[in-house]
Amino acid sequence: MTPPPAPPVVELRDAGYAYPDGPPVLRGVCFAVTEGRSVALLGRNGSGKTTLMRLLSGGLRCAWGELRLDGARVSHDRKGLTRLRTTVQLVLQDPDDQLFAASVGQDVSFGPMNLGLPEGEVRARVAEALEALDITALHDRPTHLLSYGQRKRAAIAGAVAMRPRVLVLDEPTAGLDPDGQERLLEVLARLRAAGTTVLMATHDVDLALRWADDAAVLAPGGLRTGPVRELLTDRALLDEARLRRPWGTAAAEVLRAHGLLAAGEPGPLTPEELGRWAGPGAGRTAGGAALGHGRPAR
Ligand SMILES: Nc1ncnc2c1ncn2[C@@H]1O[C@H](COP(=O)(O)OP(=O)(O)OP(=O)(O)O)[C@@H](O)[C@H]1O
Repeated sequence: MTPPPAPPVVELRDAGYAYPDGPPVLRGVCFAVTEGRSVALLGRNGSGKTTLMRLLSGGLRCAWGELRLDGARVSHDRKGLTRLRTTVQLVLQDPDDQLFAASVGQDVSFGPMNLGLPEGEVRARVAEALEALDITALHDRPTHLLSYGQRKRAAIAGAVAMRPRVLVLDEPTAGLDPDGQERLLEVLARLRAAGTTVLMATHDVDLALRWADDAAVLAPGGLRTGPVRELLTDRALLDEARLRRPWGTAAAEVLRAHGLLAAGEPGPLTPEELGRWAGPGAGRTAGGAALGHGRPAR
């Protein structure tokens, strides 16, 4: 029997928001973040990803609907917001919007100090967060001397030091070189293995497929949520949300055109899956034809 789905940590119910004097940016959004899942939030520029993440983390207050934390409606008073911020931490897209202390160590200690934690506890959390982000050596470095990638990591470390259950990252890989992106994904994998739930906004459908369990797609018709492989292979949804088709769906078409993949056989969706699909032990002949599984190609 499949276990019942875990209750959401945070949840927007029928939520919406409009900036002052502006039209509604989000309307009727129902979105639940479940413990232990990694979620990619996708949508074209201006679709409302940042707004949604600010609603989830309490930076904005729903104009319609409500935000719930562990099943209870969040009150936007000091107590309610402190509870929310120790559970959900948002890291902004531009690290310069987040870093303001003189050194990395001071910046990362800001959140825990604000919680009124004892000095030893603050120090331990800073050390833990810097280590998680692989930037222990940058503890005393002035923030204005950091590279862009280092500033991104320092900003994430500041959120990690709050030991949130849910880390919300606004385009964390944007502006990083390929190596920087890979290293950041490794950091996120470690945080996830340690039990942190991660929601990441990204424009990169291939990264979403590699990294996420679930996707949330902001399309003109509303927010669609579901398993990442299901949503990001839904051509109608990709077109509606004006998202690029994943690398793997184009690759599968080439494989089918060459008779290497049967019509009904799902193709590999990521380069890693292609390696496994075609590699030794995959049950394929040197010519690539499937042996014993899937329908014969054309
Ligand atoms: N502070 C603000 N005041 C007024 N309008 C805003 C403000 N911030 C965002 N908006 C508007 O709200 C809409 C959604 O913006 P938002 O930043 O949430 O989108 P996004 O999906 O994160 O975009 P991007 O991919 O470009 O980062 C846009 O039309 C934007 O112009």
